Amino acid sequence: MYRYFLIVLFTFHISELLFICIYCRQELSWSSTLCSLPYASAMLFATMEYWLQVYYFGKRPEDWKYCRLVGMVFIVAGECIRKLGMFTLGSKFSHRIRTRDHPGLVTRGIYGWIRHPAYCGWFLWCIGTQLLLVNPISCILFAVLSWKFFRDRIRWEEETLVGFYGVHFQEKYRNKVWSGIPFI
Ligand SMILES: C[S@@+](CC[C@H](N)C(=O)[O-])C[C@H]1O[C@@H](n2cnc3c(N)ncnc32)[C@H](O)[C@@H]1O
Repeated sequence: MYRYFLIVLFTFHISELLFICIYCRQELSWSSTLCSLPYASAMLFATMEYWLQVYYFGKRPEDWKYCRLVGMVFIVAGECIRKLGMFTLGSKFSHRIRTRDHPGLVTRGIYGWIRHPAYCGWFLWCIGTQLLLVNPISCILFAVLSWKFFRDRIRWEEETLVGFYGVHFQEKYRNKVWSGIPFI
């Protein structure tokens, strides 16, 4: 099972890097891999939880078929939603929150349904990886911590968008379109 987790992790990070290389080359940096220290620590914790359960509690991941299946559905759905958002923004996409020279607000395609598809997709993907590993503690921790992370990030990002687009962003977009993450 852990092998599938590694494949999922590798696919996600390589595809993020490739996207930046192709669409936003000027943005390319180490952060394009999305491998920050807190994130790497969370993945290390999840790995430890998985192997501790296998070695010390005799967990057999093959007994948790439905949990793994739901995990895979979350992972695939999350990747599709995130990448659809990224491709819709194209060269306007950035892993950073732009505070000046904003390239223009996009409200078409998936952005007409969800305000933050890239965050929504990543949120689903994070939870999916822990369901795939059948990791109860990490699943709860990932859900709570990533929810808090995206709540703060969305607040900050939308403050900057209000600064750029004012009433147009607030009334014509934010008030009408769902953020993509529950209770935000
Ligand atoms: C990591 S991307 C995330 C985009 C969006 N929050 C999402 O989840 O799909 C962050 C950059 O996208 C920009 N951005 C966010 N929403 C946008 C939109 N509707 N149109 C154009 N740029 C947007 C932000 O200004 C920021 O520089």
